[in-house]
Amino acid sequence: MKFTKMHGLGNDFVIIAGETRLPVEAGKLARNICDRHTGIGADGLVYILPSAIADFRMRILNADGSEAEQCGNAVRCVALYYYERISGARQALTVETQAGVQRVWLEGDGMDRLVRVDMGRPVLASKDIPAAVEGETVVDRTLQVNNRGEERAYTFTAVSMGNPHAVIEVEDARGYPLEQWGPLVETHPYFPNKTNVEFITIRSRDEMDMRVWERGVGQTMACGTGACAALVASVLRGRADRRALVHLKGGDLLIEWNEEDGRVYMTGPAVTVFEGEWNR
Ligand SMILES: N[C@@H](CCC[C@H](N)C(=O)O)C(=O)O
Repeated sequence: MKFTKMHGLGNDFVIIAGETRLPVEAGKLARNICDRHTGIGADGLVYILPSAIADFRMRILNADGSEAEQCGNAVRCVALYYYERISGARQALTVETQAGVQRVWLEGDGMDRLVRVDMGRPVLASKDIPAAVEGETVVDRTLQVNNRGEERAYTFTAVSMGNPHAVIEVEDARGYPLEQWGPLVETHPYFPNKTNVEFITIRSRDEMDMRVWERGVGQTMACGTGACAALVASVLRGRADRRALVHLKGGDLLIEWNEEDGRVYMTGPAVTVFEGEWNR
């Protein structure tokens, strides 16, 4: 099976194209391929499949084999893959995901190539995120976690970008021990489908630091949907303007929550690393 290794700001994926559907044991394959010691090593396994309603369809499996509805960094990667390999591909593309159809634009070229994605409208209704908390939306709510006897109460805001996110403002996101606390928030009973967790520090109204604990993966170097959720949560909390640079471990994403159409736009890079063949 031929594959291509790609990444968006260090959030890395094995990309498979040419199949018509997900294999039956896609979860097991994802676990094997994503293993960093005995496999190729990646945060996720991504399939480029045919679509009846868009240029192509993307499906993504996390490193633990679970399927995610959406992935911002992977959308940029598959758009670049498609643009570079499919003859006649336009610079404006559409991608079908489990969370709907997304518009993508390839901007600039060579080393300056960036990919802009319409990530859609954020979902704020608690029942649709889903978050099992009382009230219509989930802004500045509290959850309690216990790490081997140490209690912590977090103020969080929940947003879905097709996939669920809990955004937590902390004093120093860059030095935050997210391995200790991320898994407890990810699996908190408030989130029936689990959640991605973003720890953010606001630097100014148009800049923030973010570290992410991803559902089904663990700490990653970047999360596109997470950066979108972080901006949306910060706007809802009155902490940021609608356009901000999000500094992640792997680099920066520019995120804009457009006031006119209510949609979130993400701009960032995508990189092809190598190609190979998986024989197992
Ligand atoms: N890294 C991604 C998100 C991937 C899916 C996530 N782990 C989930 O389970 O929702 C991104 O760039 O958005």
